[in-house]
Amino acid sequence: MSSDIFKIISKRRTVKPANFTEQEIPEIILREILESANWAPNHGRTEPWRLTVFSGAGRQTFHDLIGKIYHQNPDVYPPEKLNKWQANAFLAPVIIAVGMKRTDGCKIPLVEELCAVAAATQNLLLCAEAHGVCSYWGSSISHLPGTAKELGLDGKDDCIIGFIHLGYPKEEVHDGMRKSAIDDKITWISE
Ligand SMILES: Cc1cc2nc3c(=O)[nH]c(=O)nc-3n(C[C@H](O)[C@H](O)[C@H](O)COP(=O)(O)O)c2cc1C
Repeated sequence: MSSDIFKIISKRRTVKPANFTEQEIPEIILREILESANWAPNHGRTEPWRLTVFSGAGRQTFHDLIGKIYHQNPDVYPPEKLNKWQANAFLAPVIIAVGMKRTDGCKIPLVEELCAVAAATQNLLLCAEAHGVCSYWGSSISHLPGTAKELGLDGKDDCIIGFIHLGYPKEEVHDGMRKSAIDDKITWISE
């Protein structure tokens, strides 16, 4: 018998913004999704996740940021990517830029800070799923120079790990697939 949390984990699928309806996400639900990020595990109580939430008319700011960073970094991605990423800004009712803020003088290894932010991101995705809200984790300009700083993350190691697009699906969401079963990725040491 599957637990409720396993059902949510296994049912969550990437749904692209082109497959979102225009339905808004009620604030009470969005607030809970955001709050879920704050309960991620983290080493040394650094709580390194930082979220910038774009919604409504604020999505124009996200659209423009994509354009600005894209043009500051010419020749990295083809123009079709720019068009697609900017279209996504208005196809999703909410976009969350997820960042990592390093605490000054932090002794926690960088990789662990990134792991904590990834855990916070998965919390967002799963909490959204529990409310019937679909998600798309897009990288787009995340790793281009200048993006993190534009979003207020100006420390040496600060970064954006991705943009979470949230929305309600137009159609029933397809089942997921994995290339191999978990048994192929486990080494058991029992004696
Ligand atoms: C760090 C990270 C970055 C991702 N970036 C992209 C992306 O830029 N474009 C994209 O189509 N999917 C992106 N994805 C989503 C994956 O394509 C998706 O999770 C994968 O296909 C598995 O499908 P599922 O999420 O439905 O299980 C990203 C996922 C992660 C974890």
